[in-house]
Amino acid sequence: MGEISVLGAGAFGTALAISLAATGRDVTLWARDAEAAQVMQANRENARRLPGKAFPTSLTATSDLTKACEGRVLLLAVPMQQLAGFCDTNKRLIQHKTLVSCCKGVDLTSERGPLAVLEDTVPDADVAILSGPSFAVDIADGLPTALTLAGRDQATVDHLQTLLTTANIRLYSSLDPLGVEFGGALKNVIAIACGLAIGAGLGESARAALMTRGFAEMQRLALRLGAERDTLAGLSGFGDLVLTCTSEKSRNFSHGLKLGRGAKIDPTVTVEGVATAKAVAHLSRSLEIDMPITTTVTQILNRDISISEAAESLLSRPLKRE
Ligand SMILES: NC(=O)c1ccc[n+]([C@@H]2O[C@H](COP(=O)([O-])OP(=O)(O)OC[C@H]3O[C@@H](n4cnc5c(N)ncnc54)[C@H](O)[C@@H]3O)[C@@H](O)[C@H]2O)c1
Ligand SMILES: O=P(O)(O)OC[C@H](O)CO
Repeated sequence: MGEISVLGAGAFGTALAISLAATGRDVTLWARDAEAAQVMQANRENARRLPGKAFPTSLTATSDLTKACEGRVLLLAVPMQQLAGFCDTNKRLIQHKTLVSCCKGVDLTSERGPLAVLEDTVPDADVAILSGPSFAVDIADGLPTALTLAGRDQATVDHLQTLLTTANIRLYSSLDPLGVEFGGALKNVIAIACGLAIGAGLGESARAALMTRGFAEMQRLALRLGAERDTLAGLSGFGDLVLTCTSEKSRNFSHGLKLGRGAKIDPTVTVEGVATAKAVAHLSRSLEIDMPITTTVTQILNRDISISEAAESLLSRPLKRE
């Protein structure tokens, strides 16, 4: 087994493993389902999550978590709401390792981001976060992007920045993991709002207004929690907001779009913004931070109000300075 393992063989974990292994590094991709791992290893693709994207020769798929955790650097690519449970259950195997969260969301139970979840559940690990504009399918196709690698410790961040850079992923480093994780989490909620607006026929101008005012509320919360303003304006905040709010490749945007059109929702698709909207709406209430778009998205998701009622309520708020 090589130095790098990716735990979680969904779309993103698989795409990262492909990009990393394409550089010639030995990379292990762990899937919890033994049969799925065997089929992936034999067929050299993840037909369920990333069909047609061939595995480089140095990529090994396995369901043996003990073996996968022999690597020193473990990238965690499970859905956000599974992260705490996964780390807690497998603490013995992942402690003392370098853990890099690839999740974008806020944990419903603790109302905290992935880095804090890792620090709480595996206090003996070195932790970092990878986030920014990146559709799994683009990464697996070798298309270029730039992401942010953030941690608290300069040496860890420097090491990971070099180790995880690939031919198509340019990594920028940051010592503001809180800003990075909250940018990545909050943009998903705004993407649902944009999908709702486009799906309900409210138009492109409404989307631009939601993105801009959404960005304002992302900043309000993140800065209050201690993030730096520049981080929110960077790849993991503004950069990912733009990508996610403007592409039907985004599951968050598409979720809103479907709801806006009254179309059927596939409950098996990972849509991080749904749980994150709930967690953030609650968090913003307790911190008394004004987040009208996030609150409205939660009300629509809970079916408390319709999209037209939501638009009316957002438009009729007291007038204020930008
Ligand atoms: N797909 C993307 O383009 C993309 C890009 C950047 C970041 N992300 C982030 O990566 C994270 C994962 O997303 P994804 O797209 O890979 O989702 P996905 O739905 O494609 O895959 C999730 C994977 O996690 C596995 N899983 C679920 N619960 C688990 C558990 N308890 N233990 C072990 N494995 C478990 C599932 O079997 C599945 O293989 C999310 O937080 C997402 O926001 C995704
Ligand atoms: O498909 P989404 O909406 O989870 O978005 C994927 C990535 O976060 C985009 O950077």
